[in-house]
Amino acid sequence: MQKLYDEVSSLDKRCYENFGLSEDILMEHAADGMADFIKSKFSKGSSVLIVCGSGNNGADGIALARLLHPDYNVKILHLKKPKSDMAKLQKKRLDAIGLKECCTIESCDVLVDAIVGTGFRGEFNPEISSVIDEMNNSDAYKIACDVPSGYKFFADATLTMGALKKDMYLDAHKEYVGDIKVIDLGVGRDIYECESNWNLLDLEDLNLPNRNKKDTHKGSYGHLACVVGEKIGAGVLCSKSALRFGAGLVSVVGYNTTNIPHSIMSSELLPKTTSAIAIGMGLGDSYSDMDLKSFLNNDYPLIADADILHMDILQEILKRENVVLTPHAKEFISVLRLCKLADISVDELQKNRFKYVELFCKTYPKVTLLLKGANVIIAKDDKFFINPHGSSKLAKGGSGDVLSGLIGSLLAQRYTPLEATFNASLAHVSLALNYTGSDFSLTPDDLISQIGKL
Ligand SMILES: NC(=O)C1=CN([C@@H]2O[C@H](COP(=O)(O)OP(=O)(O)OC[C@H]3O[C@@H](n4cnc5c(N)ncnc54)[C@H](OP(=O)(O)O)[C@@H]3O)[C@@H](O)[C@H]2O)[C@H](O)CC1
Ligand SMILES: [K+]
Repeated sequence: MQKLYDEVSSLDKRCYENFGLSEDILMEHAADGMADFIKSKFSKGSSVLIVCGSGNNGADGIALARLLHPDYNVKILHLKKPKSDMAKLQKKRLDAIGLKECCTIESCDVLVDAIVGTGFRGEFNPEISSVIDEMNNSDAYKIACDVPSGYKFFADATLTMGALKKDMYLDAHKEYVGDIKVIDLGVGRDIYECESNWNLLDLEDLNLPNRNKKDTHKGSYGHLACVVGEKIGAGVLCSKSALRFGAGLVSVVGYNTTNIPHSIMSSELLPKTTSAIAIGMGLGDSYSDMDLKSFLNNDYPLIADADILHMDILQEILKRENVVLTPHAKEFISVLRLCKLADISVDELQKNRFKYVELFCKTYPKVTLLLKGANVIIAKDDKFFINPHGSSKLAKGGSGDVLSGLIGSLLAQRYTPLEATFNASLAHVSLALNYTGSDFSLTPDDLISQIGKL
């Protein structure tokens, strides 16, 4: 797990005040880290074009040019005249050693975007936009210094300074950042970083269910009741996924329980041994509120997904102690509207995913939320996690039902709602990553069949 930050200037300030490091020292480490990265990937003599802006992001780029020259064939393009004190200082140092400047995007092996970093405001003017378009069209290996400029530069790798910035994990930014690597700034990351409520999940954080105890029986691993409705297929996928992920028993529950696999049980009412409930997937609108209340008249841990996220009964569900909600963007705006927290478009949500998740969690601190997306957000109270390991392979009907089954299974096996949710989410993305077929071909059944290989 790695920490994520809204901004790092306060962390830089700690370096100046607590560790006696100057801005200059930090910047030299930033540039050195980038130089090391390039040296590890490209042999001496490779051509490197560094495009610099006027602030400290540009200054990082200018310092990098000095460190790579003359072993590499370095050229620098100043899009704007150095303006910050550090940019002026770095330019003076570079001028002292003499280096070729160029004024167009020339062909090169490595192209570094040091136009603007965290200081980006507003929009680029057409002139800079067209330079960035040219950079994007280059065949070179593309490196973003700190962050891709204005999230318009398509980087193969983003070398970010000091610590991970939360903004890099906005869904819309996933296309631009490429592989992300943190560069240390003169002190180890553990020392540079301080507390943060936001964390990035690593695949290694996955804590799978285990069967280490010997004297057990099926009841020891819980019983998930999956309430099904009109579209039985969704409930079946959820149930199969839950059974495969370790729940001792899984039942589909409701009026429509014909044609279900032999391994899944069925009943009209909640079984007596139920230890967790999954509800919402394929539910349709065939149940009255009274019917639904009969499934909810208990305090079992519960995962609510899909159709139920549009229903007024959600208000009742949100009062429960152990509940997980797993909306995608469209469902989350419905949740926000039903809760009278916000009436917004999907576009507004996607631009401000972090803000609306925080708003929801502040109002419902007992509820665990998983907001689906290119980068999944998992949150409860004041703890926030991003799972960035998902891929477009998962963009297919039924993937979400498999995820609900994984969460339901862990709830039945008595994981806490937060642990159930982030472990299920990590298992879900791992299933997609482990799939060896073509990206477009992954089906929910493929996901389920691979659970046993985790
Ligand atoms: N711990 C760290 O992360 C460190 C980061 N470092 C680097 O410093 C930058 C941040 O530097 P800063 O000077 O604060 O800001 P930037 O260089 O990112 O941006 C400011 C300059 O960018 C110009 N700008 C802003 N918006 C636009 C725009 N829409 N179009 C064109 N130009 C824009 C702005 O120019 P103005 O003329 O508008 O004033 C500024 O000159 C960080 O990202 C890291 O790379 C340090 O190396 C140390 C530690
Ligand atoms: K940049």
